[in-house]
Amino acid sequence: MVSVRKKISVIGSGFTGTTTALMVAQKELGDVVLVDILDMEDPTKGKALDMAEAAPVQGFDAKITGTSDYADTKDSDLVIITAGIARKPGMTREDLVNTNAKIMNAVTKEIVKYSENTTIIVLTNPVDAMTYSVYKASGLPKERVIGQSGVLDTARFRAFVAEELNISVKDITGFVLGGHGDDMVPLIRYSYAGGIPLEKLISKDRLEEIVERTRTGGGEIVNLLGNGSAYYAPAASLTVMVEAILKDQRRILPSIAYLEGEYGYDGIYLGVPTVLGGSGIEEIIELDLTDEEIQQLDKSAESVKKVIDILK
Ligand SMILES: NC(=O)c1ccc[n+]([C@@H]2O[C@H](COP(=O)([O-])OP(=O)(O)OC[C@H]3O[C@@H](n4cnc5c(N)ncnc54)[C@H](O)[C@@H]3O)[C@@H](O)[C@H]2O)c1
Ligand SMILES: O=C(O)C[C@H](O)C(=O)O
Repeated sequence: MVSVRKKISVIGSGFTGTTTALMVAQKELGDVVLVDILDMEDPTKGKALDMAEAAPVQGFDAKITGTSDYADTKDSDLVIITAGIARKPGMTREDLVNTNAKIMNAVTKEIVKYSENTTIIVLTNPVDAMTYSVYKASGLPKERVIGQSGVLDTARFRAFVAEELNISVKDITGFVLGGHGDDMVPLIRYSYAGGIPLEKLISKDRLEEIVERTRTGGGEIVNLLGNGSAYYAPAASLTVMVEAILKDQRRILPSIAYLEGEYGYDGIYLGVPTVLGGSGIEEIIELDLTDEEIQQLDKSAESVKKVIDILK
């Protein structure tokens, strides 16, 4: 019998890859194939088997396999790329560019060899530029190559605001535009607690501090962990994007999208509000921005462009 379940391949069986594999399986979004390099094949098989053995306890039905053979990813509905190196304290995300760009080229060629019409979500850093690399190497349409940063950056902002107000995280909505770097642009004007603008509930100075903590949120975790970067919140962020696409939910979520004129930028990947559904990025939502917000977004886009230029 042919399986009607969705097939999700996760490339890279490190911290973010394995956590994502478990989360998407727990939500029964599809069967999962976890892929890593040959040297990692046995540990990857071991991690997949361990997750499969959690399924009866938690009551989820999803087949999880570990492999180093891309033939096992054949006909994936969706592929998540987490392969590559992560930063350590003292490093920037941009320090990873040369090593990870080579990895993006290699893994993308293998992915599209076996799944020529798939959708790819990229996590590997520096993620705006790595998404651009994957887009160029894959030959897939732009709406099917998407980067993850905004869901995570917004989640951090929402977590900090919820803590500040002592209010449920469920009632906080936020908005982060721009590249996944320290000059990303959290948009206070579009952020609410239970529908009430945050500016009415938190002082300007305190909001500025929360924005700054959001911008450096990745680094805060890197410094605390000492030997790697965040993985629980990144995996949760990927999972919500996977769900929106595979269930054709048409959710408004921030994604790293290829821009052709939107927000005044052309030929770069950048974090913007999007509608995510069955075709991938189904729409890019353009917001009216103030002069100050445009200036901040320009600065962030300029940083992303510099990294993309290294790849060209
Ligand atoms: N965009 C974001 O919001 C975000 C969030 C968290 C992490 N990241 C990035 O994701 C990446 C992975 O982070 P991590 O914590 O999982 O790192 P990790 O070191 O735990 O795992 C990376 C895995 O990739 C594998 N790998 C390396 N080269 C490969 C190849 N050619 N093919 C297949 N697998 C390969 C490694 O063997 C390793 O298992 C890093 O670049 C990190 O900076 C991005
Ligand atoms: O900060 C990092 O290096 C990892 C990731 O981009 C994050 O924001 O947690």
